[in-house]
Amino acid sequence: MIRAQNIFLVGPMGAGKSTIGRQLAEALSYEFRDSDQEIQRRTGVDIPTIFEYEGEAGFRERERQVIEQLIQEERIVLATGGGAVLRPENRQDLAARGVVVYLHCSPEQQYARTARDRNRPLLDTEDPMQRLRDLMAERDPLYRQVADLVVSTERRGTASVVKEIRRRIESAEL
Ligand SMILES: Nc1ncnc2c1ncn2[C@@H]1O[C@H](COP(=O)(O)OP(=O)(O)O)[C@@H](O)[C@H]1O
Ligand SMILES: O=C(O)C1=C[C@@H](OP(=O)(O)O)[C@@H](O)[C@H](O)C1
Ligand SMILES: [Mg+2]
Repeated sequence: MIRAQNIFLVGPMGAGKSTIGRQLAEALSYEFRDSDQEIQRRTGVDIPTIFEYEGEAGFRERERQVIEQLIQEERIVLATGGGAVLRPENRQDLAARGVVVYLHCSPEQQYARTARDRNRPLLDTEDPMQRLRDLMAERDPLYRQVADLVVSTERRGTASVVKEIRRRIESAEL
């Protein structure tokens, strides 16, 4: 029961974690947190700038610190960044402190949702579609390892996803 006091969203870029997280928090009257937003708030710069100056390693360190602090809160919906599960400490903390929901969709769907957006430095490459496939191959096992629930966001509206998450959390009494 204690674990259900927090809901943590994991999954790849463009799965809808930030969008659905906000709506789910609103529906449950929980606070909404987004690790990327928190990193931007603390540093005063955007994610591409952090990657530019500190590299991915520097970003992962900041992400770890933010997640370590945010998981201490209660009654929050937290949208993590797509690579948060790479760190074993993050996986451990997320699993211990809340219900983890893996928002899943195909690389094609991810691409359709992120192609116009310049805010994801890992997709700033010659072949972003191949990058999305490679990242999915590497991370899908990690998302599944940490998740209590897997929910598809493929070709469906956010309201329907929010409804499914609520129903499944309530019915499973997680
Ligand atoms: N279920 C959905 N259907 C259509 N568009 C979506 C859906 N979920 C998210 N989006 C759109 O896709 C983009 C990426 O969503 P976002 O919430 O930032 O994903 P994430 O945080 O997982 O990277 C946004 O423009 C958002 O409006
Ligand atoms: O997949 C990743 O490694 C990343 C995903 C992004 O968050 P979203 O998953 O919210 O797009 C953001 O944390 C950063 O650009 C790195
Ligand atoms: Mg996001």
